[in-house]
Amino acid sequence: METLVRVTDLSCHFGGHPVLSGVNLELARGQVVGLLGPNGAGKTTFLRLLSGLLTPASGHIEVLGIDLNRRPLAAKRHIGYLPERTQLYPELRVDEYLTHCAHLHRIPRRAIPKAIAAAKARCGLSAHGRRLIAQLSKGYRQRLGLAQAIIHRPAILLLDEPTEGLDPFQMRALRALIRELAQESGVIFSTHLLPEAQAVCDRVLILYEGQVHLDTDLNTAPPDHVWRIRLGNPITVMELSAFAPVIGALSLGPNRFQVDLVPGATSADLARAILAAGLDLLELTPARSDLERVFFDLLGVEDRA
Ligand SMILES: Nc1ncnc2c1ncn2[C@@H]1O[C@H](COP(=O)(O)OP(=O)(O)OP(=O)(O)O)[C@@H](O)[C@H]1O
Repeated sequence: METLVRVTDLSCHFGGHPVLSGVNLELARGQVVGLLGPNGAGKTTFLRLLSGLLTPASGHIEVLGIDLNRRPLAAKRHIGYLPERTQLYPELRVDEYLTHCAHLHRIPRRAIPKAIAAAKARCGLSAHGRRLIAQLSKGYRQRLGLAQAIIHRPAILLLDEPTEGLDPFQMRALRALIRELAQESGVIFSTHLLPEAQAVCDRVLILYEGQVHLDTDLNTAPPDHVWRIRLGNPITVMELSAFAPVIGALSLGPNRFQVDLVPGATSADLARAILAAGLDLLELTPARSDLERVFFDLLGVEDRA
């Protein structure tokens, strides 16, 4: 698969305070990568670095093999960016604004009407070209933000919380559009919504305090030999690892473990071994079946609200 973006050991700080450190990422054509993380994790900063709006303290970003730092104009030509708060001009009409954006992207004058029509069609704005931006609802403003991001048909789309504030119907439509756009490009988008990431992404990166805590491929079936358990009584990792069906165990918090089983062993074997040892088995679930669980495990939060 063609690599569209390659990020190597990226770090950034504001006033000496580290905001991102040692971030690596490869984005392939056809891929949707979700950036998840709590408020302040560094998602927007990462997208701003990728868009060339910010310069990293160290590390490299390559866009289609072009060094973003050394040749920003050539690299940015391939990037479409929807910021968290799109700067729209309320006094302009939709077509006027998109014409302005087309000029900024240096689309040849003769190709502009076709580019605008195509971007509007994709974003469900075909009937709204004459409307004043000031009169657009939030959902339609978001569509317009997306239209400006795709008007020059970029290979890479960076979307900062694109579904924030949309109603469920608009959210669903936008998610479908993101998947459609990814057929010919690569998409990185940030979200707070774990189910959204699960629904739309091929891959998810969880950022926490400026570092990647998980980089997982959602298209890979979860292994059936790794399980998560929660017990009603204390036990050490060593004691758990000595159970017959268990190869290894990892502590995830008080009385919570990730357990690797020997080949051929099943979750029923594990449950029997736990009960035979006189322990209470409160939970037994396949590992990585639930992104939300991983997310909260990483953040050290025990139970979902
Ligand atoms: N221009 C700036 N100057 C100083 N600090 C900044 C600046 N921009 C962001 N920060 C800080 O960097 C950290 C990461 O912010 P960022 O906006 O990237 O997080 P985020 O994951 O996008 O958060 P949210 O989900 O709330 O949008 C925060 O501590 C924030 O206060």
